[in-house]
Amino acid sequence: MNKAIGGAGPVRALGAMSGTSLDGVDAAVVETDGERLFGFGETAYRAYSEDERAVLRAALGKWHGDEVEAAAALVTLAHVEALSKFEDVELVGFHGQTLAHEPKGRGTLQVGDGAALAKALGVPVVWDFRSDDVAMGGEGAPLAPFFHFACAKWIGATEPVAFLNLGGVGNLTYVDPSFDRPEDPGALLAFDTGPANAPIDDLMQARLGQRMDRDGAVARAGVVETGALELFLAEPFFAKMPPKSLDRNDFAEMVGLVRELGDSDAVATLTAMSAAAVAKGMEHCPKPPSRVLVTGGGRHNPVLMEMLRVSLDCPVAPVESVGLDGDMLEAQAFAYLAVRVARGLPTSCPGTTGVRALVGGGIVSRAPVERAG
Ligand SMILES: Nc1ncnc2c1ncn2[C@@H]1O[C@H](COP(=O)(O)OP(=O)(O)OP(=O)(O)O)[C@@H](O)[C@H]1O
Ligand SMILES: CC(=O)N[C@H]1[C@@H]2OC[C@@H](O2)[C@@H](O)[C@@H]1O[C@H](C)C(=O)O
Repeated sequence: MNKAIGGAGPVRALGAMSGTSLDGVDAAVVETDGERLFGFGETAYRAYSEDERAVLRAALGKWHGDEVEAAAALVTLAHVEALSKFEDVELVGFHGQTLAHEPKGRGTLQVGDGAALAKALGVPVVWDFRSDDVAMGGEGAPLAPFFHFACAKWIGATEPVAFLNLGGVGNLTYVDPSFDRPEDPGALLAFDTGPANAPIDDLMQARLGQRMDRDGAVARAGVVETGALELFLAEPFFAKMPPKSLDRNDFAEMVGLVRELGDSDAVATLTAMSAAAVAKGMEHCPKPPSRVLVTGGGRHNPVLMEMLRVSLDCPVAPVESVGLDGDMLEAQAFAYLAVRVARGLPTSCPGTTGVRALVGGGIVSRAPVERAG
């Protein structure tokens, strides 16, 4: 029997994430039995070219049609390229690229063909992690929280700790490590906080032709427009109790709030909005965590990090402060979740996605067996 799928003990799982920032594919190896972490392995990054990013952008918000097909084919191919260099992999967790996310409407769509990937790599692939959760009434996101729970145990946390991912969208996981299992009621509270880097990236691209506000240089030169910030915080999303999740472009219209501002004031204000959204979200935590550990690309933005430190009443540090890799945490999460799916363990619960019951979502595609002769 395939050890990763049927057996016990740790396996070498490879996870891959293509996030809402549309920057590229992150890939990382995790050794895990689906409960405990035993170690972290090699990592890789395969960037999307400008042309590829344009194909993905054209498909955002769409559910079917030529643009979606083109994006799906590109995502599958990019993952074959990114993952085929890894050796001795027993199982792959393939998130794919989210194109549309409407959990209380049409569902959630992550493109990329896991069956084709399994065939190309010769390794079983777990994919389509979010659909079952949505079908069971959940938000389908965030899914990293079960992995964050394992990370809290790995770093030896004894007090509640929060993981904050600042990707295109932000998401927060409050972990109480005194519980034994992530699905224990009270062990986890998780939700999307609001937009994080996506509006900053979009404005930088539209106005200055740059991919991002590297190192917060543009925001640092600007002044925050508090009126726009207040209008932003009046959005009903922030008062809504968790569970809650977002699509990448759900807050696209907020760029309108800064339309009249000069470039640096606009970027400073969008950066302040991302930080303020996190501060609002923290109000949902049962108590202030002992620290907030920041992962995702936003932790490289010192202006955003400074704004968080000012607005949160607990220490804020990148996950590197506890020996984790903030550029790879999501890829590692899907390696970990793949092993959970393969072993029949849940990947979401009422505290993380609001799903009615425990769900271990995902499709397992096995690699076809080569027959001699
Ligand atoms: N040096 C930097 N300075 C400022 N911002 C940065 C820096 N490095 C990365 N970023 C920001 O982080 C983003 C990438 O973050 P990340 O890779 O975590 O996103 P993602 O995984 O695609 O998104 P999500 O978690 O929403 O799926 C970039 O698009 C940029 O906005
Ligand atoms: C629908 C979807 O792809 N959501 C992503 C996105 O990116 C960040 C945030 O929004 C989070 O909810 C989720 O990704 C992470 C990996 C998660 O599921 O935990």
